[in-house]
Amino acid sequence: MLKGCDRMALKIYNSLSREKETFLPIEDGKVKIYSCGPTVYDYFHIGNARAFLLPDIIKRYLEYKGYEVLHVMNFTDIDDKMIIRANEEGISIEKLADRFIKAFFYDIENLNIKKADIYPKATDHISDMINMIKELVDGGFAYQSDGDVYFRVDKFKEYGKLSNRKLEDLIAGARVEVNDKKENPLDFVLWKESKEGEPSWDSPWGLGRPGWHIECSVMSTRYLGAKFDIHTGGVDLTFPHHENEIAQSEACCSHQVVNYWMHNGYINIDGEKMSKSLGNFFTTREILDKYQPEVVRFFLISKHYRSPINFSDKELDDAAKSLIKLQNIYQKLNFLVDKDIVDGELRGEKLLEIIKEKETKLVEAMDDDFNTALAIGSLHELAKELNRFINSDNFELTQEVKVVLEEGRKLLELFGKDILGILVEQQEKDNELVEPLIELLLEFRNKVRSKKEYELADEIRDKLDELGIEVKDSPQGVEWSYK
Ligand SMILES: Nc1ncnc2c1ncn2[C@@H]1O[C@H](COP(=O)(O)OP(=O)(O)OP(=O)(O)O)[C@@H](O)[C@H]1O
Ligand SMILES: [Zn+2]
Repeated sequence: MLKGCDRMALKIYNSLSREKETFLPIEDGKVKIYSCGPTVYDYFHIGNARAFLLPDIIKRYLEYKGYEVLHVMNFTDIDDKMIIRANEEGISIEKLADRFIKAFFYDIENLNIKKADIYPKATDHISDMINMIKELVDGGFAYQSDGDVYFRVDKFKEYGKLSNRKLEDLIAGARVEVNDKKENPLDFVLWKESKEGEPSWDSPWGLGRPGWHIECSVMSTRYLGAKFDIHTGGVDLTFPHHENEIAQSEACCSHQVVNYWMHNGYINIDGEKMSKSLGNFFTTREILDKYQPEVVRFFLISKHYRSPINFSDKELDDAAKSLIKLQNIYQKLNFLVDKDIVDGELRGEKLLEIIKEKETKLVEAMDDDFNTALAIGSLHELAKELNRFINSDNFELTQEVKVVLEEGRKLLELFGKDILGILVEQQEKDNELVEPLIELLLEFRNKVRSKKEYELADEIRDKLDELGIEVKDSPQGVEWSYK
């Protein structure tokens, strides 16, 4: 395997320079990543899932390349959407956040997304935000206006560098807001005076709450330091969220804070961005009710992360069909490498060459700005070659052939299972299936009993008993356990 392969070969498209750059971490062997996380007022949709899957793939690949990764993803648990939803439901904002943070963890686990190392919540960092805003005011980068505080964009000379727009163009394009409180229509809020009945915190500017952008400047630098490697988020966040984050953080630190900005493209429906506000969304959990997690992951990474993806049932069905080909060969190899060998002549050299060639292609694909679409293409080529080999008339499982097949199996496992997370070992799947199947059988047995067919019901119980599953009938119902 190419473990520990050339680290200098990894290229990342940096939204800031609008170029693919060779990835160089700040600290040798370590990578620090910050991702904009969910606003926790609802279940996340499949578009959001794409933004949560991107850092998962990045981390898995960087770890394969031997890096130690520190990943932080925030929870936005205070903003207008949170306030409105909590009021609609008649519950506190904390309760709303708590519910959807739990749902978030449940859904990402089901999608086989590895957890970040730290999940800071905005409301736990209000005093840090107040301190940063104070610094900005002291440095002349921000000003108070009644109970609000605004960032003075004129003062930050590089404003617009991420979204590649000049200040004048941005001003010309901005909607003319009726807000006498601002010096410039592009100035954005750092601290908002709270309205009657809204959650609020005490500050030098009176009772209020932080703006959204300041959250990420504070939480990213708080956990990753004043300079870190990668920042991710959906492309919709480039402007204004990330542009403003750069302005705030760099005004405070006087140097570039983030080295590589990575933005994922949209999941669209009928050519339009899937979004909660448009109501054209499907939650990840409803999609997971219909499709296996591997299929959903496959669908989400079947195109390069910067390209848009259209969402439809057909696309997911196609993903399932394409994935099954990889899953089948992986399964077949798992089976073959466990099988007894026969004596025979050495015939695997050519195949071994092909496997090595595909391995190089897989690494090149992922080194090229995490091109999962290309990597999946190479996995399919590998699957085709392996199938052709196994299905040939003179296939014999000799010791040498087995060694070669094991190499193929390992490569599928490394890229398909460990890095892309789209293949599963059947045994894992079988285990997941056992419990629902037992429940199903017991439901069936209940029906049999209600028809007074006790003999058949007892037979089911005895057979399960033979398989090591104890079934107990009690007045409360049926209970079962492993013996
Ligand atoms: N359709 C989409 N495709 C890809 N990424 C998306 C899409 N919609 C949102 N994201 C990303 O999901 C992440 C979580 O964002 P957040 O929870 O704030 O969602 P949101 O912006 O409220 O969603 P919505 O746009 O549906 O209201 C962000 O990185 C955002 O850029
Ligand atoms: Zn953010």
